[in-house]
Amino acid sequence: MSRKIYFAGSIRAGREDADLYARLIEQLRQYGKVLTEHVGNSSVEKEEKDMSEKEIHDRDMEWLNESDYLVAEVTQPSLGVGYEIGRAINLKKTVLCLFRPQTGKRLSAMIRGAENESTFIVKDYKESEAQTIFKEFFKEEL
Ligand SMILES: O=c1[nH]c(=O)n([C@H]2C[C@H](O)[C@@H](COP(=O)(O)O)O2)cc1CO
Repeated sequence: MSRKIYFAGSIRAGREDADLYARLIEQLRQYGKVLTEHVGNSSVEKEEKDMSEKEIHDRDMEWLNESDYLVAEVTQPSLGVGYEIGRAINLKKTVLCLFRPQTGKRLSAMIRGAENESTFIVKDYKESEAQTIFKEFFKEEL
């Protein structure tokens, strides 16, 4: 059975990390089908310009519903990503949040404080550690 992975990353809250999202999505492809590849696409906002806000929201909620995992890059704080994380918890998805402390940012307590060592994992990381983190995360989730 192929896993379905919903990748979440900032769009309107700032695209500074968009290239990193694309590289993480590329790595995640080894572990399953990534339903939200557009999050790493530099022209996402242009491509979705003909969609209404409701169409974007409803499409993403459908993808979240059918996914097994939510992987969120949470360094760039985003309302949309925070919302997706909350909805994923409600839907009983397994969640992995990735945060880069080297940026000097501080992760919200509402994310870090939700860690439970099984279905909600928060990892401080550097990009060079992502592959190892994914390997461990998906091994434990076999
Ligand atoms: O155009 C969009 N397409 C889209 O899929 N999203 C979803 C996926 C991202 O993980 C998340 C980003 O939210 P925000 O735009 O608030 O940073 O919301 C968000 C937007 C714009 O808010």
